[in-house]
Amino acid sequence: MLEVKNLSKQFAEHTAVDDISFTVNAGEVFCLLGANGAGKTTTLNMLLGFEMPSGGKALLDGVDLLADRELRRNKIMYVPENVNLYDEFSAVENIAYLAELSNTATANADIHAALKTAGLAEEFHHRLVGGFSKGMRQKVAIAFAILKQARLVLMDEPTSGLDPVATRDFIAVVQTLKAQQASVLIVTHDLQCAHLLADQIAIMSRGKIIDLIENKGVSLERITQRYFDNFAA
Ligand SMILES: Nc1ncnc2c1ncn2[C@@H]1O[C@H](COP(=O)(O)OP(=O)(O)OP(=O)(O)O)[C@@H](O)[C@H]1O
Repeated sequence: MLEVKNLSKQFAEHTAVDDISFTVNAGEVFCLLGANGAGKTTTLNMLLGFEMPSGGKALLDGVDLLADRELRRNKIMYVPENVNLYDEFSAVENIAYLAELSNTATANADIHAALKTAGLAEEFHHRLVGGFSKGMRQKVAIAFAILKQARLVLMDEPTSGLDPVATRDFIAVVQTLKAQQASVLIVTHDLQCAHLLADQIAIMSRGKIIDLIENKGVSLERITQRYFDNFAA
């Protein structure tokens, strides 16, 4: 479970993130939406340890995430908008290397199983990832999250530029992460994806969470309307 409590980030005079609090339970997906510059990436960056918060805290399963580098390295998986892999390595080799870096014990059979669970067809397991599409790279990253049993998976714009089939595959694989009891935090502009995946949808503006939608039986039309209502002139 991820608990974010009164998290803030100040850049000189500018407040990028302004006292936000939310909880992502184990096995839940939390989508963070908002206009450009709202503070979404800064929030992710603080959880990843890339930016020091000006205030507040974040706990992963009760442990202070911001103070614990090992915890971040071992228990968080970050899936950026464009997943960086070693192009001259195969999918299996990339995961073996990532596993080595984070002290995750792995057998080859486990890597294949994780790639399969993440939806990467077996014929691609030994191909060099240099020729992989965005969706395929994402599957490699998610396979690693599955393998290392990440407790928190952070994703930035995972569906931008994905075709409808790749989007469908992505949605299916996030269900696997949920089943594994990870907390999944997705920064996105994709309302449809948020509607399909999220347990909670937060709308951010000027550093604050200005609306929080419990996504149970709410229609996409209603969510879309609520999003626009928050930005009405
Ligand atoms: N390193 C930095 N130094 C100064 N200001 C910054 C820095 N990083 C972000 N900001 C500012 O903080 C605010 C929030 O930026 P952030 O990138 O978190 O927004 P965002 O919601 O992710 O936007 P987008 O949807 O465009 O990615 C913006 O006004 C941005 O200019």
